[in-house]
Amino acid sequence: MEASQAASAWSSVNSGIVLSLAAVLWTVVWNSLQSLQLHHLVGRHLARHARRLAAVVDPYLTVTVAEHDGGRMKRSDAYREVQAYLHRATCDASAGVRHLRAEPAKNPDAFVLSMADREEVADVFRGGVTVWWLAYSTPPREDDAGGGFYWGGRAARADRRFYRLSFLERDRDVVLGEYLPHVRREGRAAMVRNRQRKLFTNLAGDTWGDDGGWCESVWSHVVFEHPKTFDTLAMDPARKKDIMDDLDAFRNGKEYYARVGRAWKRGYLLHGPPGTGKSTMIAAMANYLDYDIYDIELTSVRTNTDLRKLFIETTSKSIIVIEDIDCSLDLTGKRKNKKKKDAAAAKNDTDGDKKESPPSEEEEKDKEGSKVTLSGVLNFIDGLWSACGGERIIVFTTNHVEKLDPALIRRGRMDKHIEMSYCGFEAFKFLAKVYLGIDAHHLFDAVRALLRDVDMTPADVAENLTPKAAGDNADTCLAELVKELEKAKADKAQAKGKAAATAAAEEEVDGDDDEE
Ligand SMILES: Nc1ncnc2c1ncn2[C@@H]1O[C@H](COP(=O)(O)OP(=O)(O)OP(=O)(O)O)[C@@H](O)[C@H]1O
Ligand SMILES: [Mg+2]
Repeated sequence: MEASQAASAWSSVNSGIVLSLAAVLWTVVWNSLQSLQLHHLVGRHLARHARRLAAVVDPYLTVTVAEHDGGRMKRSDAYREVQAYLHRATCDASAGVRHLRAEPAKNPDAFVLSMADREEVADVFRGGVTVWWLAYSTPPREDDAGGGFYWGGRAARADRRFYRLSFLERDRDVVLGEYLPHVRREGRAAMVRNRQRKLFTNLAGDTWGDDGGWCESVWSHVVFEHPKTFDTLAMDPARKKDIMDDLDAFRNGKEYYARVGRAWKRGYLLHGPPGTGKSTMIAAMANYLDYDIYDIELTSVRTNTDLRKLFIETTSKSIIVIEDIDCSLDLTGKRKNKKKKDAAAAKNDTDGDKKESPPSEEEEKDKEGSKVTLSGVLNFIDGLWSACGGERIIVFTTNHVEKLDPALIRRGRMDKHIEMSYCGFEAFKFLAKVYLGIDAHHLFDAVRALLRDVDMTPADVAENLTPKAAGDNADTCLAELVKELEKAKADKAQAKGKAAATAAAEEEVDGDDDEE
């Protein structure tokens, strides 16, 4: 044992001496060639053989995977996949990783662990091919800091992170041809296993990625946990099935969209009065498809470019939502901030005769930044950029479909228009089944007749069908609903009578004026 250690120490000293001698010799030869003006010729010749030379001295090849490849527009999928792939090896005691990065995980008590910088882990593929992964980072380049391109900002100022894969020259074909695709496949599978559905909003922030990585994003998110599914959404069953079939066709339509040469995306326009279940429908869609939701608050988006940026940072398998599109976008091309305006109007009302206060700094800033235009939104939906990524659903909701510009909602942009209406008899029957567990009752006919005359939202019907006291059952709940509907019908008749009386009175006054 000792003899072999001594021999290996001696051989490393020897090779050190040989390398130093070679370096000195090389300098002497190179200087002589330069003085004879022959260095260009020899240099070209040497460059051709440099690779082979390197393989003799250092028989390793490397592949580097950068966190942001190309521009800084998007985190590289390959990097995230490698990170997810290496997660198990990193936590394995036998891998010998001594420095780990700990980041918050799904489970509030746990951490997601990954390799710290300069840590290396070995991996064996097919029992014979050994490779080594090294994690490292470099400071941001100076030209990044100014924000180059429009991406700029904090993402550009963050360290540039990499994984470097090293392997023996003789394993080149296996590593490049089989191992690397295997890493990506396994990494993707790990990401899907760990995936939590998310609800994103366009408030810029630093956020933890699926893989536990710290990513800087124009979106911030919370875990999406909405209980509404199509099973509990009250709607005419035939219409519901139609929507579910449409979603299925979209989800399975990758080849179809490629064949007909269209981007793999679909637009839905949900319109109808308040409280008829538009937002609820979006939650049901996301639960059904198992997609993330990106909820865009258009009034906080400053420019068309920012809108595009938001779009690029969305991932596939997602639903991008713009609620109340008619309120967020002035169709002449300017935006207005409905909520702020409402609040301001309410304030003015309560202030009564107080003088109007000068606009606040925030309002001024908002005015300056109000540059999202209709054409920006149209581009967002079906411009060239909208095709990147694929498998996205875009949903607009509105209470006033008639106010929307036809260009915005034409087929191809909003492919499917879904009207969410007041509760009809079919939706009522569905609610009765879900809430009371009944398919028929002698009061059903009365409800059917009343629902024809009265507009009641599914939310209100559901509220009436909910048992509230210990003795409540199907009879009492339905009786309660009938009572409410009759009351609503009487109120409606009274309002109509009043309106007719006012109109008649006005006509009479007009008539008197004419006579005079
Ligand atoms: N069809 C329905 N089935 C079951 N519950 C419903 C249905 N429609 C509405 N609700 C319930 O009514 C409430 C309001 O619904 P929701 O927020 O989806 O309405 P909306 O159409 O988005 O209204 P708005 O136009 O004001 O945004 C929710 O709590 C939801 O659970
Ligand atoms: Mg809503």
